[in-house]
Amino acid sequence: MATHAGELTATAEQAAVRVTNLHRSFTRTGGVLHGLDLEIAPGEFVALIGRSGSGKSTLLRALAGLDRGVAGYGRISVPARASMVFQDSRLLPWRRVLDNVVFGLEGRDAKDRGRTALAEVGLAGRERAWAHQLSGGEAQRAALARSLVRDPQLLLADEPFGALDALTRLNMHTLLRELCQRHRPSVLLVTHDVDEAIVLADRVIVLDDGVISSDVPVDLGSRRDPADPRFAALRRRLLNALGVDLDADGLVRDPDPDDLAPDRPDRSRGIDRKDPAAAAPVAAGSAR
Ligand SMILES: Nc1ncnc2c1ncn2[C@@H]1O[C@H](COP(=O)(O)OP(=O)(O)OP(=O)(O)O)[C@@H](O)[C@H]1O
Repeated sequence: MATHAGELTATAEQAAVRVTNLHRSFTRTGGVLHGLDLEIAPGEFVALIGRSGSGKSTLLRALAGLDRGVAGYGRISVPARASMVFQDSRLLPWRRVLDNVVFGLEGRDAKDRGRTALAEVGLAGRERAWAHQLSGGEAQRAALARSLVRDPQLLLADEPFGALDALTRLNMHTLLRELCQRHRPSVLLVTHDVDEAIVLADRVIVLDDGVISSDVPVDLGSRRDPADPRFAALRRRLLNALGVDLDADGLVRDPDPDDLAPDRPDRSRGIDRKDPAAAAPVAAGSAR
């Protein structure tokens, strides 16, 4: 197990990820993470939701070791091989797709491994395309290939599908599910989309006020159908945990004007307010 600088000592025998009493603050007056505890088992897929500004990206960056210089303390243990995927692909546009995927990778077989990873994400034949020639969905596939080729024990994903259209997003759910079934990394996925969290994850955690306020297992088997009443019940429970008020039909109630007063936080900010019933059924991989 690798540890982030000066922070940790413990090895995680059962947990792939172990976070204990994590504090992070960008200002002297207020913190973002206030003693957060979290464990993720090997091969477990955890989705992280929370209102905008609650600290989801701050937590992911801390796990990735990308927050050097940010004030705070706590203990973090993560596997040695961890990869991160962002909302934008972060491909180098002046490099070819394959060169992006294997960038920084050592070994004589690096390009072969890169080609295999590209085939896995459905981009066989696009190896020599320039990165800037890819569509948004293709670029995210290439970003996934760039992570996979490093055989990560932990995949950190910060709204990786947030900029994609609805259909591409559904295709990416299927792809990510298949890749996780095959490679079985532990996953921590940040998303604003509660349905996406339920479709993909073994467990959904809610970040509120700097700590994990809810920790909800997704006990729906391998087929996750948004029209299933159990799916709807879980959606309602998670939206409630986010402070979103639903009416009897499962639609988001108009917020009470008092809740939007300047001195009161809008607790439903950043949440997908779509009609949940409109989402298409998607088989999910939690039977993993
Ligand atoms: N580099 C930074 N400097 C100062 N403040 C920061 C910095 N990064 C984040 N913050 C603040 O920390 C808080 C948490 O930010 P973070 O990006 O982790 O939230 P988030 O839950 O990921 O939000 P969103 O869902 O909108 O992406 C916010 O109030 C944000 O303004």
